[in-house]
Amino acid sequence: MAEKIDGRAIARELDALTKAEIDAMVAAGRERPGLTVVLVGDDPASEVYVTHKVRACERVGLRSAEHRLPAATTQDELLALIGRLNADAHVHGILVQVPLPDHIDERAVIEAIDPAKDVDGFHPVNVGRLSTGTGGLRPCTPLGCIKLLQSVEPDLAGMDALVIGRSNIVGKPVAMMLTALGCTVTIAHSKTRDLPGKARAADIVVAAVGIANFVKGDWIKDGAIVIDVGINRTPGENGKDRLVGDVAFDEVQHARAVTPVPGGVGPMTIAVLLANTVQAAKALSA
Ligand SMILES: Nc1nc2c(c(=O)[nH]1)N[C@@H](CN(C=O)c1ccc(C(=O)N[C@@H](CCC(=O)O)C(=O)O)cc1)CN2
Repeated sequence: MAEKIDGRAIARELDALTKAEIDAMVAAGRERPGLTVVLVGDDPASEVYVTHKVRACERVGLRSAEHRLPAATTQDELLALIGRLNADAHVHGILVQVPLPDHIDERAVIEAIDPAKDVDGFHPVNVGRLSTGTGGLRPCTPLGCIKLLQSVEPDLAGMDALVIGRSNIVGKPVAMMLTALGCTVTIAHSKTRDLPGKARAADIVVAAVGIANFVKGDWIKDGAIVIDVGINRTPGENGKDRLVGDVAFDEVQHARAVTPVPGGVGPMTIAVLLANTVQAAKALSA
């Protein structure tokens, strides 16, 4: 049986460290770090994630503020809000939940956020810092994946890693992080030639392709570590949606370790966001 990597437990451990840092900052007379979350529109999943983020702030002692804007919000109105948040010294982290409605240019919005407050790590300045290994804020889901991998194997140097998915928010950054840790990394996607063969050669497989049960059991070599970033909603037996990952979980029990969905990467995304907000607050007040 593969080890089931418990993302909820590892997220709780990170939250405890984050809370201790916040408590120490406040005890030293510093301002309590604050995160502002912006949601545009009424995507049901995004609403749930934003609610979870605000509750998580409360749990660790971060200040939080929410801006829930109607779907008809214009790009100029959103950019004006970001300008105000950038200028507000009491706001240490700014997060704009994606996806945004189609009439808003996501890139323009991300680029408008002060890189020092970009706790999502999506701004090109932070992407550049990640690629050169020179500080900055790291994107939450990719860093969460790395922390889960290191909970199984602290030293990843020399391992062959396959990242399936080439998105700016998961695939590319996780590949850069693995490279920085000494892995030999292949970035693949759903149309990569001989994907099963490439996966079978990998010590680490990170699946972030967004297709339910895409990675099959015979793609995974004995003893590999498998990180499943997929969150796919499929109709369940009781009429309710069921969450399914990108990996056929039951088929990969010959792996050394695998993340479940739910309860794997998802909770780490929020825990890293909280840690990033503390990092941003410290850097802004340094
Ligand atoms: N601005 C951002 N937008 C989005 C991000 C992001 O990192 N920044 N990531 C995703 C959504 N996301 C956070 O925003 C997110 C997704 C999933 C989870 C999570 O805890 N999932 C649970 C299951 C929850 C459920 O029942 O739906 C799990 O996997 O156990 C947290 C955060 C896109 N947008």
